[in-house]
Amino acid sequence: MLLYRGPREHGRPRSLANLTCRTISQGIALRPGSLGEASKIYWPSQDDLNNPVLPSMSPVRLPNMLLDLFLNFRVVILSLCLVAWYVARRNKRGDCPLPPGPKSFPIIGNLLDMPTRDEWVTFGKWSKEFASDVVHVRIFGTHIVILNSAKAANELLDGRSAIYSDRPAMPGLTTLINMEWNFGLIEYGTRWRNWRKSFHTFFNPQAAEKFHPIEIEGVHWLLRNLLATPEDLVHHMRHMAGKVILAIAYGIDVAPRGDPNVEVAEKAVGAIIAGSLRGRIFDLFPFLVHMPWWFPGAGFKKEAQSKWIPHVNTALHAPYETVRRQMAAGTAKPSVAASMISELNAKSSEEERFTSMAIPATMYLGAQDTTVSVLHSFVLAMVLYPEVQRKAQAEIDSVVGKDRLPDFGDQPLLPYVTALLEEALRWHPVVPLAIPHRLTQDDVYEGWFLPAGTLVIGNTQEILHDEANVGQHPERFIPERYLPGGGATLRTADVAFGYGRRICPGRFMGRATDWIAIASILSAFDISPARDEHGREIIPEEIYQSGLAVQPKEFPCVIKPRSKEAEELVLATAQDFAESTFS
Ligand code: HEM
Repeated sequence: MLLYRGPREHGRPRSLANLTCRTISQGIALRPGSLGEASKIYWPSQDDLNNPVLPSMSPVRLPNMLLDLFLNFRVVILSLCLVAWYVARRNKRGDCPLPPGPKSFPIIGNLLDMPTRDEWVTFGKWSKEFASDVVHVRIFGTHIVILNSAKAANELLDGRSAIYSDRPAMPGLTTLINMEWNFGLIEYGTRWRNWRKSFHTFFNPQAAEKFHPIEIEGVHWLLRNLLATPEDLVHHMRHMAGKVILAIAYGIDVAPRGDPNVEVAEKAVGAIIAGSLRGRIFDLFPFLVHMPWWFPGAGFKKEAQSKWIPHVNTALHAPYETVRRQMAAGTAKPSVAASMISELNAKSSEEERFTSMAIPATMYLGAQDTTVSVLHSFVLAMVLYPEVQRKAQAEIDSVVGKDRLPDFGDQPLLPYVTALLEEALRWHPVVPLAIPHRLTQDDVYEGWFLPAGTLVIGNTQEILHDEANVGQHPERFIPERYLPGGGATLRTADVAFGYGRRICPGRFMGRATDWIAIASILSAFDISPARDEHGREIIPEEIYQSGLAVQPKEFPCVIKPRSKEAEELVLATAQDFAESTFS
């Protein structure tokens, strides 16, 4: 507390705040220059105190008296507020305990219990062990609640989304890797609302239909590449996803191999993965962000500065600047970036300019890994479940025939193929443990207390592998579960794309691209297990690795055209779409 060191009024020192406010409230004007320069203490002279400038019976007297009263009683008022807050919180909480979970240690909480991989499996086990669909852990004072049932996720993340839509601060990603422009990570507030609205204008179900020609062109490009070098499956899928989203976001045509724009995106995704995995320590100990890189634990800062931030910055700026240059030269193709830039004018605010840069960048980093993850799981399922492949091909042959490739308009007539996509999204969900939502107010669920600030995570894998939701044998790839009477009561789309107000806004586009790719690949190619040197089939294991989205570990397989006609159909696609754009 700062003390008044001037003349003692009534023989006792006063706190500075008290004195200053009281002086003003009594109508005393302090003279300029009466500040104690060195100590920055307001230091009124005796003259100031003796010569009030305002008359003491001025019209401001009543409010001043109230202010005076307030200041004199502020300790009491503060205490009352604290009591009121405690009572309100107590009322909300009642006698509700925190949800069950493993026993925690002082300070570190459950740090040592946390699994280092496949967290969703451990969380699912805890749910059974504690006989509760919501499980609680605490790490260094941060409460984390995992929702292991569709009911809990639906009731809290969807039903009470007004208070369950914030994101935790992720300094490892946002500050260190410089990802504050990614609206998937930012806090729930005005900026998020504006960005989400902006995103929605391009990606709502109707608007997203405009992208189908670009998606079909990308998929046909994938088919031609699979014909040429099927062993590069993963590379081709990644390149296809990059090609589609770069065309949509920036109107950029990518080169078949080694395109610099795709490389920029790949490196930025690498940076995000590094930030979310290796940067976790900064989420646990945010103070490390402010420590020098040589401080124990802060070493990643140096790498982030020299390696990751440049990639992320290039991904944000380079394609955007390309579009601006093309617009100035009149050569820009229609794209999300071009459309947003054309709406800017001399009066546009900094925020509006930043938005036009952030939205396309967010979409092209959000789309790539997710689209590929689904396709990669689909190929793995086709190797492991040949009878599913045959059934889907029979459906395509009967509806589409053999003299053309499927397009998105065929979807209503191909329910088995659509069910197959649903199953690919379910079997190994792209994001098995949803991105954490942050609770902004105390809440109670089924008698469990959830304090404000809790990180709430939907265990998507557990929910999509619960027999009550998806029918028997959830570990098997059975598209029939999504056909009428097939046993699934929960639609994949309700869970696999996340929850509530934060649900994936790119889901219509992502789903369409994956559907077109699955139907087209099945129409033109057979996928089968590779064989070893003795001619025996190599049956791949279902091993997944973490990234932004989980991916199957690469496995060998054979992808070859179903017939000579199929091969010719694929080759002929090169002429179909010389210029695919949307407007
Ligand atoms: C099959 C493909 C996809 C899957 C499975 C998927 C899944 C998800 C999931 C699980 C979330 C987290 C939702 C939550 O917090 O509850 C999410 C968020 C997001 N996704 Fe996707 N996604 C896919 C494709 C896409 C595409 C193509 C784009 C862009 C065009 C995209 C852009 C985003 C964005 C911007 C967010 C953050 C939303 C926010 O925080 O408000 N996603 N996605």
